[in-house]
Amino acid sequence: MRPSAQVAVVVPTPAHSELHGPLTYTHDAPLPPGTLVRVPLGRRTVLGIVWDHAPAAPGAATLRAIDEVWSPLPPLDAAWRALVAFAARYYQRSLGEVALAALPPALRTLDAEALARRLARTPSPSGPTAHEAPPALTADQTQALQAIESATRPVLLFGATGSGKTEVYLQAAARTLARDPLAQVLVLVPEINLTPQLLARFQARFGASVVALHSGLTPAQRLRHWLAAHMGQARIVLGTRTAVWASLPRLRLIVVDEEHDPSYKSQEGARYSARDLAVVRAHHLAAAGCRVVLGSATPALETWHAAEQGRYQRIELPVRMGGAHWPALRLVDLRQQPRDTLLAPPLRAALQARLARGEQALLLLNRRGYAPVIACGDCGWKSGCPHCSAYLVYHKRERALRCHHCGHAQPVPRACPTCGNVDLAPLGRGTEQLEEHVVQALAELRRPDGGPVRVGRLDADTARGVGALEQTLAAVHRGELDVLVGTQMVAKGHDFRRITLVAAINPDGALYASDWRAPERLFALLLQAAGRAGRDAAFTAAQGAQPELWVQTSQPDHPLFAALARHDYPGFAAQQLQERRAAGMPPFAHQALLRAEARQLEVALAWLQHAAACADDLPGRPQVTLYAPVPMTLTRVAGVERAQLLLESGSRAALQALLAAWLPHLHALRRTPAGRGVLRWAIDVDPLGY
Ligand SMILES: Nc1ncnc2c1ncn2[C@@H]1O[C@H](COP(=O)(O)OP(=O)(O)OP(=O)(O)O)[C@@H](O)[C@H]1O
Ligand SMILES: [Zn+2]
Repeated sequence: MRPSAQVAVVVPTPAHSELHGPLTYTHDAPLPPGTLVRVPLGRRTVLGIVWDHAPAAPGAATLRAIDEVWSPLPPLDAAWRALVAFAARYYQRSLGEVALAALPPALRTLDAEALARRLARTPSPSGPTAHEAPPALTADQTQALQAIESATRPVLLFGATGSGKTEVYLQAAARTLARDPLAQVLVLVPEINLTPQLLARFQARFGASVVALHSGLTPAQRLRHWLAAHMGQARIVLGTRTAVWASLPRLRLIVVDEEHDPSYKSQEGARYSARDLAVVRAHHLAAAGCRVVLGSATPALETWHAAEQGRYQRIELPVRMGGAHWPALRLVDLRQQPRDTLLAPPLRAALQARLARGEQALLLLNRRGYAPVIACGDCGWKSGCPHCSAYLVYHKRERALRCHHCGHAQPVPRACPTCGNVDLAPLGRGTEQLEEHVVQALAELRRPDGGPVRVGRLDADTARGVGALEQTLAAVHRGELDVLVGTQMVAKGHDFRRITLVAAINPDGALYASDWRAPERLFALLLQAAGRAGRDAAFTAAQGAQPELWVQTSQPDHPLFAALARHDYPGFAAQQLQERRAAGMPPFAHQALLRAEARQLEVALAWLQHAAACADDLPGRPQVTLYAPVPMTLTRVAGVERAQLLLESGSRAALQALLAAWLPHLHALRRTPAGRGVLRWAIDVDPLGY
């Protein structure tokens, strides 16, 4: 028999198989770590990655041989493997799950021949084919750029909305590429579809050396772009959360734009934070001179705190481009208005005045649909979802009730299902209703050219059709819409030029929410929304208009609004951090959740109780607080009951030690009678909401 080498291979292991490390296979020669291979696993053949160390194998006779080696493809490098290994460890998942999920799905379906064909088709390495000349930077921007170039720590670029952060990213990228003919840059953004402008700006500046990586691509496009990055042909990768996993053998700069955005945190699988992994990735590459820039006008409090402590270096861009004014805050006290007011008279008047002058307005209401629930006035029946502990939302145009959690849809009943009353009434307001109301309220109004006011809506419902989102955004840019109504989608990163009024119709829900991050989120949302107003200083000045942010609220005395009026993020952050410190909340404590799902709530809760008991003697336990298991706020989704247990510690190391030691116990517990009926469980490290 031919002498053969033993090779450690990471294969896609299901989340709970307990197979944590690589498996051992044989091959006629050792293979470099990072090589992609196809190997037998059970009765299937799967894609695997050769890993660093050969594990001690049992009798070699039982080992199976590698089927196929993808030798034309360069191995995934040590830095990529280090990132994957870190994430698996930190987020308490198996290496195989994280590693294989980090590759483009289409790769898994290829064989060596198909791969060779693809590689033959990829173009040769391209330099940045520069087109658009960059503008001269302002003094602040120049300083920011220099600070990034000489940074030895992660940089927080704290810049007001419209202060020219993107231009700093562009020029930092240009310098990085110019310095090293092979260097690569990774730019992460929360949602690419919402900000097509950003991709366009990078493409205008860097041409074909830019590729996008996000879930909106077809599997084939995604594979092509991934290969371009891996082969070094793509010099700039612009992508969403998942792009943090891109293989970039010569990565020298990472930019995380709008770093506070919750969409950087994955809510499934490894539940990783792409923002945090970007920092880790740059840290691993520090010796090669890789830098990381986190940019925001409203940084996450974790990030702000890190900058206060000096772990991150803070750079400021305090003024808006072209001397644009910060919008003035106008509060409407909803307690002085009739119930269910959509547009209070002063807001309506301000809106009309602006539209009559040819300006644009943005109306924010963070709830899609016509009304969040319909109800019977006689017996009190409400449109509950049959599968979830949530209400069915009334969608008027579709004449349907829809659950926004499980997707259940049904026609609107003609009469109350319990008492037969035919007068069912919508309760509360959604964007569809706001749009209808605004159209009616402005029906008589004329724009300067004599035409009627045009109202558009942007939310997950109107964005569903192919290209619908882009069309609506383009219509606002071209001035073909005067009022844009929508959910938080309207507040993100758009560089609208003629908007001078932004209004939050009723953001109070966030202030009553049980989530202690709610004030942080609301402040960010309102400040970002306000940032869409008055971006074109010349236009605003010519109009003689001061941009305005209107907020209708029942709590006008909330300190959040005082800080907002001063456009004072640092003041707001200081106040929030003081509260968090007093309460021992993140970032002054570290958290993890253990979640369990079952058909019966008691089963999930009891399992969590058992889980807590088996953590008793584990390392780190004395420094970690385990709270009592509780139902999740939204307890039932799609017929499944969900519960969770919160772990908290002042020491990240203690929490990590406990979680790592706990994991095997949890796997074992699943197989005991206590685990019967548990459908799923998962650990969420650094959870964002619960
Ligand atoms: N140095 C410069 N000279 C001229 N124009 C500039 C310069 N820097 C930026 N701009 C322009 O100013 C506007 C705002 O800049 P940019 O989009 O970079 O800001 P931002 O801070 O990224 O905004 P936001 O956070 O709101 O997305 C853009 O239209 C941009 O083209
Ligand atoms: Zn439902």
